[in-house]
Amino acid sequence: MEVFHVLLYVAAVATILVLLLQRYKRWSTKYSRFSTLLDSIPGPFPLPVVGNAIGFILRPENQYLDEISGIVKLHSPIFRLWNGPLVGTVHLTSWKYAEKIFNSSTHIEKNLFYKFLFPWIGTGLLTSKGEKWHFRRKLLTPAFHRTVLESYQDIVCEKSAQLVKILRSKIQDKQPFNIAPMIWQCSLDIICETAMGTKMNIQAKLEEKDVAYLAAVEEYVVLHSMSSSYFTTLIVEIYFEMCTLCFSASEIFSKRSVRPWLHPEIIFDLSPMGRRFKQCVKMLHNFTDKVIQVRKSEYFKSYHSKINNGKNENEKKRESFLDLLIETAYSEGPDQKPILSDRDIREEVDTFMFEGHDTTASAISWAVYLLGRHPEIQVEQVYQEIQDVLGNQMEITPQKLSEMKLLERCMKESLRLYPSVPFIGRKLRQDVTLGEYTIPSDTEVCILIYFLHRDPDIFPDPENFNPDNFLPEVCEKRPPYAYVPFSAGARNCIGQKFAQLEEKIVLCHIIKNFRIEAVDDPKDLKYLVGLIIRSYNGINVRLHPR
Ligand code: HEM
Repeated sequence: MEVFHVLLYVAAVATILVLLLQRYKRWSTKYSRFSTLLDSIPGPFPLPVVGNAIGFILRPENQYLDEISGIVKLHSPIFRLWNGPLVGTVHLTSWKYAEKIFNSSTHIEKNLFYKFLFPWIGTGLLTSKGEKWHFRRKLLTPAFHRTVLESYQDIVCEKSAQLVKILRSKIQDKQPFNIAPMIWQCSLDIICETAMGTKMNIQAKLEEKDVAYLAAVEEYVVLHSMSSSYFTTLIVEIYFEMCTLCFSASEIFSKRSVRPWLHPEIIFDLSPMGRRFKQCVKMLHNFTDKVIQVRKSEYFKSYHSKINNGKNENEKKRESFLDLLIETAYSEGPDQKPILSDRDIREEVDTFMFEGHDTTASAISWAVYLLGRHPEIQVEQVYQEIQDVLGNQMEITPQKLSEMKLLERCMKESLRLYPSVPFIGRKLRQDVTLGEYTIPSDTEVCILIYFLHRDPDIFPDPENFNPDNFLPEVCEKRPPYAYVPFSAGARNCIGQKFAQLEEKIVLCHIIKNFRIEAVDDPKDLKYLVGLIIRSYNGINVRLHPR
């Protein structure tokens, strides 16, 4: 009997070994093809173990862009980097190559690096793939319909006016100051009130601490039977946590991306960076859960009153994005299994909170910087255009916004020079031929939008801020994928129209009220590039009231 057990044990171990060996052989054959093809693409020489990550690891974060620029100068329009021994990434800086990826319905899966965001935004629209992504994209597209966006316009105007008020209080001593945090707060207020239907009034809370605001919080608290101290603390905490988290998420994303040993979840989770990330994510999820519960109970109340009284007593003029999600979830009735679970809703709310405020705030702050460096355009032309359209009033309508053509060209040109999302990634699901190279399936591809927008064949004098690059007759002659700040193809930005509306209204408020002078010379700027591109120095301006 004992001999039988020993034989059984030996047979089991031998089977496992054979299976592992076969698997290894298959893997090694596949890997050997993968690495041979990748190594045929130009790129810097990789070191053992760390590959090309070493150039980034040895630099501070505010020099990552310099490191990439150096490689781009040598190897553009296509180059290969090894991030550790196994992760090969191919980088594209030409629209001709990017076009093949954007045009494809196969290569729409995001690459390895987006997985780092899973603990926070789960597999929401930005990070999901396959059926789930298709279903969500179809579901969420109506939430960005023109009429929905127009209904958000009042909120954006209100928050922009609040920003102007805060900026006025900053200019008493005529000293330059960093305007970026104020723009970020404004943008966060806007996304909270539009996407979540939740008034955060972060700008007011942090800057004014005014009585009206506290009264509004009280009202909200009574209305939703929340504990007052809970809600007040929450607002202050959430702002700092949101900013720290969005900032750290971007920072952690770039730091983790270039440190191959932090890629495995198990190691990252044990690292101090991973532990901090987890803490912030927990905090954010608590907040989002709470808001969802409040909006859900309002939805049920209004649903039942509609059934009982034949009309909706709580009918509101405006619906938030979150309301639309909840409505969709319970479209079969509140007693049926929801189409979207609370977790599904939360991952979308988290996705839109992040994508919807960080990106737009970055776009607005770079536009402020560039206009502040170009008084000849800002003062003589853009301001004049705003005056011509608005006169002495601040009443903004979609028609009036559409008349501000030069402001729109300046916004586009700013996004050309500083695309909020400087790099995007895809995982190839099939081999792709780009020029003379075959890029094997499973390669992580990065499209470097920042460099694609600086192609001198497309934009002569690419570093120069020139809004005429977006005159209709110039745009007509340009290849379609040569300018892609909102990405392109199936996975383009769903919030593009929202972002443009917000950016135009906020800029219009700032320019109408102040002449902007940006104090930092472009050659002194340092950049933080991760999920978003930011100025490491801040956006330092002097504002002169009009
Ligand atoms: C100037 C502002 C913005 C810029 C430059 C921008 C840019 C982009 C880019 C480049 C992508 C593709 C990302 C990738 O493939 O990794 C993207 C996707 C996305 N953006 Fe934006 N975005 C902006 C504003 C917004 C806003 C305001 C929202 C929401 C309210 C939003 C929501 C999203 C979502 C959900 C996706 C994923 C779409 C999908 O994969 O189907 N974005 N954005």
